[in-house]
Amino acid sequence: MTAQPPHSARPVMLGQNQYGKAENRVVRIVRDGDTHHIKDLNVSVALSGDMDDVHYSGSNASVLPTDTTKNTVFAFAKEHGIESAEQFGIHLARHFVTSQEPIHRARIRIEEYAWERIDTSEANSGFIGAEEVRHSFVRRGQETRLAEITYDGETWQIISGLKDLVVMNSTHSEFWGYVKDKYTTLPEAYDRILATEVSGRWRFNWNGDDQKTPHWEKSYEQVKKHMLQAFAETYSLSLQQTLYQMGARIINHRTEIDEVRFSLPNKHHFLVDLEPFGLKNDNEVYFAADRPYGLIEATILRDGTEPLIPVDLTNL
Ligand SMILES: O=c1[nH]c(=O)c2[nH]c(=O)[nH]c2[nH]1
Repeated sequence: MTAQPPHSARPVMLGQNQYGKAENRVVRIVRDGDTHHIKDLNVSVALSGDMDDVHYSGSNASVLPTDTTKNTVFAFAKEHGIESAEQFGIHLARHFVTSQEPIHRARIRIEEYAWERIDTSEANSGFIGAEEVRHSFVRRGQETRLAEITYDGETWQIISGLKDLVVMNSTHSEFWGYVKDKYTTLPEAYDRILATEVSGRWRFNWNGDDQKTPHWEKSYEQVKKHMLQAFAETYSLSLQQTLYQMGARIINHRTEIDEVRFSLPNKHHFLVDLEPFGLKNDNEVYFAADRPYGLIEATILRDGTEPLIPVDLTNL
């Protein structure tokens, strides 16, 4: 039970607390003969439960060391393999909550860096009879994949996502008809560049039923595909409208997902005035400004569901 603070006269109470080892960089290689497969994760463990004593009195009797949580990540990579970030996080969260009585909740955050095989096939290498190499990889730079798994012994919450996915439409974007007050100088745009760096999260409606576990890898690829297709195919009257289409398309096509949240910086591209040089700029030369940027954020929900993804994605 909760020990009293040593000086209980003091009007001080411990609030929310959690602990664990952050940013365990684990690389798991599966060697299938000469063909190797790589999973490269950054795994952060946060545990909470009956941890009053360690804060109030310094008793470590309920504390599973953060060092042990680190070791568990690496041991599980060996013992269970890493089928997907989500599956790996589920194994870890279940382990901490079910094996340690004082631990009531585990939150596992994972970033995944994707690697792709360097193409050394005969066709690509240009060498007749070249022996194909199956153990060389180049890091895929498009995006970082994210997963957050939370388990309290009863309820699972699985949120997947991505960040740093930079996309651009070089036309089919307009912005006009907005409110104008005495500070408004923005010219209306009927053909502009629309570019953003997608940070997105999506929440699964999975309730822990093993029979209904989504195929995490396939789901991720499909969600990414739908968000990119919606970005490409929407004739945009604002980034807000594009964002909504991206989320709606995911909800409409992926029954395993109930909620999507996006944070989309509007990466402004301003036409450069070339008149001083006697040149006409016919929508060809832009200044890519890095700041300030418009920041457009919204949640898109399946009808009848509750929003549970935190509003501020930097906290996730
Ligand atoms: O797509 C946009 N949405 C805005 O709300 C906005 N505001 C602005 O200055 N430019 C843009 N573009």
